Amino acid sequence: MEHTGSPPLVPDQRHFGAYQYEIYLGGLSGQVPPITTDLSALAEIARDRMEPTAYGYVAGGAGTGATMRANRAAFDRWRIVPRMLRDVTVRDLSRTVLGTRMPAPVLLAPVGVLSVVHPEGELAVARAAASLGLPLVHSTVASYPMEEVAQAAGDAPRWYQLYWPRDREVAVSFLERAERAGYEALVVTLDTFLLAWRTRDLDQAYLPFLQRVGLANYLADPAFRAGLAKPAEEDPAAAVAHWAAMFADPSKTWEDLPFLREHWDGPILLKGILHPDDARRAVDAGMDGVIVSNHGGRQVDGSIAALDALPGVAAAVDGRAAILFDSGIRTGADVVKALALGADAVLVGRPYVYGLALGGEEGVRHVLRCLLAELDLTLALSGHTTPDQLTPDALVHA
Ligand SMILES: Cc1cc2nc3c(=O)[nH]c(=O)nc-3n(C[C@H](O)[C@H](O)[C@H](O)COP(=O)(O)O)c2cc1C
Ligand SMILES: CC(C)CC(=O)C(=O)O
Repeated sequence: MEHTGSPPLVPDQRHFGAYQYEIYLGGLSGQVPPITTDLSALAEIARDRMEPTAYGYVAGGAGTGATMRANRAAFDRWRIVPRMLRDVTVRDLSRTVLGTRMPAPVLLAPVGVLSVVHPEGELAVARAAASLGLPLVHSTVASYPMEEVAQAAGDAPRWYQLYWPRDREVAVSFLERAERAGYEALVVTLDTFLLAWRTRDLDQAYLPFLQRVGLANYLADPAFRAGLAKPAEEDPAAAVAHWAAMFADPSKTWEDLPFLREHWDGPILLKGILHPDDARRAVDAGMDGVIVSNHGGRQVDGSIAALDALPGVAAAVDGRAAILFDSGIRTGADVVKALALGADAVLVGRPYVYGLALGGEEGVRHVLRCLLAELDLTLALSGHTTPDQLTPDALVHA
C-alpha cells in the first residue's frame, strides 16, 4: 500500500503511553481490558475476588489506617502545573539508579508471602517485571526462595530486601546467597523489627507466617536449618517458632551498619527513612541510598505521610546518595509528584499485588503497563520529556 503521509494511528511504540492505543484498538474487535485501567480502584475490585484473610493482609494498615489515608491525602495536596509548547514528541523515561538501568524510574516494592494471593506468587511477579525490564526487589519473607525468583527474572535487574535477622550466621548466609543469585543492590528494611498492631489481621486471627507461608528463603537456608533441633519437615511448629524468634532484631542501632558493608559488595539502601536526621546519618554511615517509606502505612499508625517526609529527606541528602520513595503510589501522576519532590525512583507495592490476585502474571503486567503509560502521558502533557526535568517547580502545594 502506498504511504499516504497520514500520521500513524498508533504513536511511537517505544513510548509507554502507546498502551493506551493498544487498548483502544482492542475495542475495534470488541475487547476491553481484563482489569480496570484505574489503578486507584483495584483494591475495591480485588476485595470481592480475594480470600478475606489474604485481602485483609494486603489491604490492611496499622491501627486505624490513619497513615494509609495520610499517604493518599499527601498526594492530593500537591498539584501538577502543566507547561505548554515545549516539543515533547520524543521522550525517554529511562534512568540509572546505583548502577541499575531501568526503563522508567519504577521498581516493584518488596512484598512478602505472595502465594497467599496467587499460587505462582513471586515467580509470576518476577516474570511480569522482567518482561518490562523493571527491577524487582525480592522480599526476605517471600513464598519462593531467592534463587528460584532470580531464575524467573532471567536477565532482568533484581535487588534483594533483607529483614535483618538476629542470627548473624543466617544474615551472612542470606547476603551470600543473594550475591550468588545475581541480586545487584541490597535494601535493608528498618521499620519492621516488630510487627505493628494490625487490626484487620488481628480480627481474623490471621498471620500467614504461622502457616509457614513466607518462610521459603529460611527453609532453603543451610544456616537457618542448622539452628533447628529437628528438620522443619518433622517439626513444622518448631521451625515457625525458631523463625519468629530470629526474624528481626529490635536492638539494632546505627553502630551495626558496618556489618552490612562487610558482607555486601554492591550498593546498600536503608528502607523506612522518614526523618531528615536519619537520612543524614545514613549518608554519613556510607549508605548508598535511602528509601523514604512508611511501609505503606502498615507500621506506625498516625505516622507522617511518606510524601510529606520526602522534601526534608531530599534536602538532607543533598545529592550525596540515591533517594527512592514508596507508600501510596497509585497513578502515573503520583510518580511525577514523587520525582518532582526529589525521588530518583519510586517503588510500587499493593497495586501490583492486586494485579497478581486478579490476573496472575498477566495481571501484574497490565497494572505495571497502566502505571508506565500514565506516567509517560502525564510527563508529556505537563511539558517534560525526561524524569530529570522534574523539579519542585513542576508542582504547587494546594
Ligand atoms: C502485603 C504486603 C507485604 C509486604 N512485605 C514487605 C516485605 O516483605 N518487606 C518490605 O520491606 N516491605 C514489605 N511491604 C512494604 C512494601 O515494600 C512497600 O513499602 C509498601 O507496600 C508501599 O506502599 P503501597 O503499598 O502503598 O505502594 C509489604 C507491603 C504489603 C502490602
Ligand atoms: C511483617 C513482615 C514479616 C512482612 C511485611 O513486611 C508486611 O506484612 O508488611
